[in-house]
Amino acid sequence: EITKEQRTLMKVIVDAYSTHQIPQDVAKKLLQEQYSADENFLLLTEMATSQVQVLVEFTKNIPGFLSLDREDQIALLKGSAVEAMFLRSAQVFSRKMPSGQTEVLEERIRKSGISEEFIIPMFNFYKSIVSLHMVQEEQALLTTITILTPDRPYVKDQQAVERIQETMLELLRKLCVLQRPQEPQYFARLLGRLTELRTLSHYHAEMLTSWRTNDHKFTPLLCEIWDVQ
Ligand SMILES: CC(C)c1onc(-c2c(Cl)cccc2Cl)c1COc1ccc(-c2ccc3c(C(=O)O)csc3c2)cc1
Repeated sequence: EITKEQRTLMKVIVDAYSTHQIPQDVAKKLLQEQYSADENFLLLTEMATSQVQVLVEFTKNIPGFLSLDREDQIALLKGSAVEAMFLRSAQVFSRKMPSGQTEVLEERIRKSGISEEFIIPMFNFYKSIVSLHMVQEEQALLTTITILTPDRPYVKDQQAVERIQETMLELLRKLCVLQRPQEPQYFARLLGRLTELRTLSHYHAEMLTSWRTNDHKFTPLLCEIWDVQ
């Protein structure tokens, strides 16, 4: 019951998702550098910067995205970057990396100057994503749906965004039914994660403020996407 064009759409999105990844030499740094709060912060900043570049390339491959109003494209990227990065970094925890990247990433996030009040919901979210055992198609579509959220700040033509998002939601719904016939609620559970992402996105704004209060510097790309400095 997945149509031919839906199959093509799925392939385009999954190919883009698996093509655009953080380069191995950047990811490997997680294992190499020392452990201090400052060193961890620097590494995570490098990861986030690389991840944003990867995210922009992935987004350009979402069918229909480049036909949106240019300013709306920017508004969608700025509004969804943190949420997309939560989803992407969650995969590292799902994959149980052979090289022990998972433990190292968790350690560095826990010791990078983020206050406990944000660490708790953050790792609860990671646990909830890992427990879903999403397949690649679901991860790619969930990230796409997050990026195509119409009600981000400053989006002018929300209708146009809604139309593309609806196509992706319908495809994900069908995939969930096919993938998990014995779990009719699975699609709803995936969408429930998007609600949790919004909350984390608000926490994240406060994380940024507290890092900046402690005079932590971000890269130009992160300053631009997060409207800081
Ligand atoms: C500026 C910085 C301090 C920051 O501010 N908020 C957050 C931040 C945090 Cl701390 C949590 C969640 C979201 C954000 Cl933006 C961050 C760090 O953001 C990260 C973004 C992305 C990765 C990330 C993704 C994929 C992969 C892969 C892979 O795919 O093979 C291998 S290693 C790796 C690493 C880590 C950290």
